[in-house]
Amino acid sequence: MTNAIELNHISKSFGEFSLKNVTLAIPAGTICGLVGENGAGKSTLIRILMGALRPDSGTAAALGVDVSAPEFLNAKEDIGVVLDEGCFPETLTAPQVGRVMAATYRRWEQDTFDAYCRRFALPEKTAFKDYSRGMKMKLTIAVALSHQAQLLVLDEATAGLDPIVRDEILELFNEFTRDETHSVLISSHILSDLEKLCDYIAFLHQGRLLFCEEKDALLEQYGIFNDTAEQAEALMPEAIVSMETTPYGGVRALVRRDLAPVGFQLEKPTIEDIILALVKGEKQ
Ligand SMILES: Nc1ncnc2c1ncn2[C@@H]1O[C@H](COP(=O)(O)OP(=O)(O)OP(=O)(O)O)[C@@H](O)[C@H]1O
Repeated sequence: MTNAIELNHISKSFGEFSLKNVTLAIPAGTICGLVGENGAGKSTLIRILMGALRPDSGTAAALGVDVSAPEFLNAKEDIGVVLDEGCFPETLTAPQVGRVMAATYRRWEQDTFDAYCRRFALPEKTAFKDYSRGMKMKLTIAVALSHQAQLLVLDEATAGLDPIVRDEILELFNEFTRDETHSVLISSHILSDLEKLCDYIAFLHQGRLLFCEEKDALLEQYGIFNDTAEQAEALMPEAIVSMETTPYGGVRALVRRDLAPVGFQLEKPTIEDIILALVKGEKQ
C-alpha cells in the first residue's frame, strides 16, 4: 500500500517552540486524526505538509510528491485543504467563490459545489466576511470536496460547527474515503469525533510525535482500572500509565493490558481517556 502522506525527520524551531524530528506515514485510503494540546505544533506540521512553511530539516511528501519540488504545485490540485483561518477574499459571496474556484481547479465540479452550498444552507448574497465561523468552515469544506481531491487536509475543520452539522460533515469525510485511493488528515480537539471517524491517531505533544497508531490497536492496548486502592496493589507500577483517587476514595487508572495480571477486570477506555492519561502520566 502506498502512503498518502510521508513526513521524515521533520524539525522546525520558532524561538521557544520546536517540532522535534517528526516521522509519520499515513497509508492511502485511511483517515488519520492529529491530536495534541494548544501549541503542540499541529498547524505547523500541516503548513509544512502543504509546502507553506519550510522545515529546518527533514522531508515531507503528499500523494507521493515532495512538497518542496516544483511538481508539488500540480499535485496541490489533488489536495483539498481546510485551514483554521478563513481563506477567501472577504468581499466574495459563495457563488463568486465558486466562479473563482472554477477558474483555479482543472477538475472543478460546479454541480457538486452548488449541491454542498444548498445542503449547508449557505446564503447566496452574503459576503464571506459576514459569514459566521461555522458558515466559513462549511464554504471551505464545500470547495475542498468539489475539485476531485484525493487527499483532504483539515486543520480544526469542524471547530465552530454545531453537533448536528459536525456529524453530517464527519459522515462526508467518511464517504470520501470509501474510495481506497482517498485519504484524510484531520486535526481536532474534539477527540470523540476523531474516535468515531479515524483509522489512525497521531498524538503530538510539545512538538514531539508520541505515537501514530491504529485506533483499534490503541484502544486494545489500554484498559481503565476503576476499583479500590487495595485492588490496585495487584498492579505492577510499570502497568500504570496514570492514576488518581476518585471522590469516593477509590482509584481510577489507565493501565497497560499486557502488563496487568491475567483476568484482571479493566473497562474499555476512550481515546480521550488514553490521551489525557498519557499527558498526566508524563507529569506524575
Ligand atoms: N510564524 C510563527 N512564528 C513564531 N512562532 C510560531 C509561528 N507559528 C507557530 N508558532 C509557534 O509554534 C507553536 C505551535 O503552534 P501551532 O499553531 O502549530 O500549534 P497547534 O498545535 O496547531 O495549536 P492549536 O491547537 O492551539 O491550534 C506555538 O508556540 C506558536 O506560538
